[in-house]
Amino acid sequence: MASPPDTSKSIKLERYNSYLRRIHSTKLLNASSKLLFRVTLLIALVLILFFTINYPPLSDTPHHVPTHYHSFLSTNFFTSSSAIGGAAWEKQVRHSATPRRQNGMSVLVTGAAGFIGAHCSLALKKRGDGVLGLDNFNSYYDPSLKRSRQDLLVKHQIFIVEGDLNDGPLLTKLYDVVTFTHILHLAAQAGVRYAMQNPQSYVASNIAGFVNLLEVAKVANPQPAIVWASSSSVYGLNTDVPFSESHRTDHPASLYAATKKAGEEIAHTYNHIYGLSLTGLRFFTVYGPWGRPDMAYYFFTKAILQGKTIDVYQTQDEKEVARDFTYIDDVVKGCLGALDTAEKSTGSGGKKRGPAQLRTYNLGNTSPVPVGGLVSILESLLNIKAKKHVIKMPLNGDVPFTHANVSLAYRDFGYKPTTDLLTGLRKFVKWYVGYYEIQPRIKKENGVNTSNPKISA
Ligand SMILES: O=C(O)[C@H]1O[C@H](OP(=O)(O)OP(=O)(O)OC[C@H]2O[C@@H](n3ccc(=O)[nH]c3=O)[C@H](O)[C@@H]2O)[C@H](O)[C@@H](O)[C@@H]1O
Repeated sequence: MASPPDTSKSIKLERYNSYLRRIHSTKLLNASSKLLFRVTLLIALVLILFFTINYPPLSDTPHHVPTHYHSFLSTNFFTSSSAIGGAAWEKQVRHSATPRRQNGMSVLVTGAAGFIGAHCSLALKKRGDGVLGLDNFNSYYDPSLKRSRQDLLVKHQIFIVEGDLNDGPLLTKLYDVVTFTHILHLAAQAGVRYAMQNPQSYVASNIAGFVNLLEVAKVANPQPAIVWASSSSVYGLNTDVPFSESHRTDHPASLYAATKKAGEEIAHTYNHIYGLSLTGLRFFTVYGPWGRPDMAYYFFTKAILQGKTIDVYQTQDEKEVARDFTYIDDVVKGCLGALDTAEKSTGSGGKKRGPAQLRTYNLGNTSPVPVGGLVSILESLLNIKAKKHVIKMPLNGDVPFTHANVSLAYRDFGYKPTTDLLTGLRKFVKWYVGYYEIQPRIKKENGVNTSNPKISA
């Protein structure tokens, strides 16, 4: 009989093989679960990144503007330090916007760190109205000047929210915190000639930004009354003088003028459909202390002090170019007059409930001065002869002259400009030399001294 096979060896081998299989499968399991874990982690990270970029929380990001607007905004735009939406922020917003007089207004001033915006904010605050500023502090001109204006406003308890008109959620947030009775909308891309260099910035601010503001205002309950900055440039190549509100405004000479004209048409639409009370103010070359460095009176002053040549424009037929230069204090009175006589909007819940006020006014000085005259006044105030380069006006959007008829503004809110160009420029030069700490050869008899002057709003 054959001896039975020795199974003990094969059993051992089988056990060993099964042990190896178990180890192998455990390893496999470990490896695959690690892989699964890593993939899950990666997906989670990608998802977090995606949602952070596309849906940033309002409280953490003060400036979540649609990406297609980013190219129009300044680098400063992203450097605000205060977290928007927090309790401390809301307290500041409320405090700034609360009126201190009976039946006072609560006004949202856009462009509050700008020239006219800063002056109007101070004037409103001084008489007891509540003011909240909004400004994106862009770098169209030296932002440090805007910061200095902001410092001045802060001293008068006016808070400026750093944000852009195109930031819908931010505007909505402001409305959640404050019931504004009025908006004084002065934020804009200004300047006639710059429109040839950066046309998109005009569309972004003056058209898209304005529409965004109106979209938020139309659904507010109650809707605010809105007073906003149009421009004398809408008269374009108009030859009827003085310019009256009933004159043609359909032949603008610059894209800037075209966007302001578009603003007037847009205002008509929101008044017609939603019952928003809207008043457009056509400003005529506003100048004065804390002014805009991109404007001729300002950069002429700088150039004359530095002994640099200035270009003085003439028309193509060698006539003088003239402007109805308007002093800031007069314009501030006009803005406040327009706010005071603005009727309430009639809509609610985004629907019109009755006809609402729609107005347009010239705010000018009514006495045009040739650019040569402006230069002569500056020469005499600075006691320096300007190096003039008289050239034909380039085709850059400029118009040959402006001249306002202001009888409508006088009739409706007593607007009456009282500052002539010499008086206004004297105040400007006094401020300029103080602000930039310049010691020019200024004649004492011109009444200009180098002490640091205060804003005169
Ligand atoms: O009235 C208005 O609506 C407009 O007024 C100004 O525009 P503008 O009148 O052209 O003011 P400046 O740029 O300061 O020019 C004043 C005058 O100086 C002339 N100029 C300008 C620049 C220059 O190098 N040389 C020169 O002679 C211009 O042709 C103009 O007649 C503002 O810049 C606009 O934002 C505003 O909307």
